Amino acid sequence: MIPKIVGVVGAGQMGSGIAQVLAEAGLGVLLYDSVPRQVEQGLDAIRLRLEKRAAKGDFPEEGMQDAVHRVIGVKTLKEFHDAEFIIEAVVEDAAEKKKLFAWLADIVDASTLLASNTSSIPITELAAVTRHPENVIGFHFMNPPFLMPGIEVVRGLLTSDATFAAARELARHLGKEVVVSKDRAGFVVNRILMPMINEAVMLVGEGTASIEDIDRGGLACLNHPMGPLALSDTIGNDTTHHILSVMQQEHGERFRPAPLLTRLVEAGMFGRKTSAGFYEWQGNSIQRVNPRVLEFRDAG
Ligand SMILES: NC(=O)c1ccc[n+]([C@@H]2O[C@H](COP(=O)([O-])OP(=O)(O)OC[C@H]3O[C@@H](n4cnc5c(N)ncnc54)[C@H](O)[C@@H]3O)[C@@H](O)[C@H]2O)c1
Repeated sequence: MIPKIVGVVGAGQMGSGIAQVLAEAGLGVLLYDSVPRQVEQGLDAIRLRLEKRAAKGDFPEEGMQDAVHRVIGVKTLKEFHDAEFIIEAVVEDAAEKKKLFAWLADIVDASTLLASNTSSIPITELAAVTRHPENVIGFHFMNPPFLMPGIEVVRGLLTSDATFAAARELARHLGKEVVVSKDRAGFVVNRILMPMINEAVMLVGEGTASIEDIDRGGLACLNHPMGPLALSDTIGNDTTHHILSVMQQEHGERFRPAPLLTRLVEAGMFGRKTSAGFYEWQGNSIQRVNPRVLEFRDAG
């Protein structure tokens, strides 16, 4: 059964995008973030994107305001008690996510399904802190959720058939193509993607090519819509680093984050969301290569 009300925890780039996808599909959404300003910004971003989509004819004008109003910002997680399905999209940190799931497990009733948008953390590990691990599932949207057609659905070791079927049904209701993965760190998509990004960062560090040429290689030679360094800036270099570290723990040294990526994260250069990463950004637009990165070149 499709849930009527879905709770989304975390109103960053993924949480606000996920809330939009759910609202576009006619579902009621409760949006929470531990930083209230993030909820306000998330709601504003949803309204702006939906207005743009309606203006371009990609979403029916008459349904646009209703979709905007279907997303309600809430101030406490207690307001999630009526949600039948909850999707967490907080920072990619196992300790943070486990704290949240343990807390949610105390609020929601026994039938509520808990989904994680984690990019890499095993679902079984997150489910272990809840009262009903059979109700926990990986529901990994791609970035941005309202444009990307695919979603990974990940079964933890204890996920029930009913939870898996419900998540799959919801994904299809949202118009997503489902990729099913077993519960190994990084699942399918990031096992493929992250080594490429990490290797691109190594190329920068070694000085093999310029940042622009490395990204041109992705664009013009591999026909990707975005170069790997611009992509890491878009994902968030902090998130890229978290994902690689989780995969390194489970799969070994081949996923060790490039030292330059570590330096960028230490310097707070997370990419688009902090306006500086491999590039300097203004909103969604690249302005130029970040000159500070070139100073780190020998960091490999
Ligand atoms: N960025 C991507 O391309 C991408 C793609 C797919 C999945 N993901 C996954 O989605 C999740 C979120 O990533 P993002 O890019 O949106 O990050 P983000 O940094 O844009 O947003 C994270 C949000 O979570 C909030 N938050 C942190 N701890 C919280 C808590 N305990 N309770 C409530 N809110 C909390 C922060 O205030 C922030 O607003 C991560 O698990 C990430 O791996 C990211």
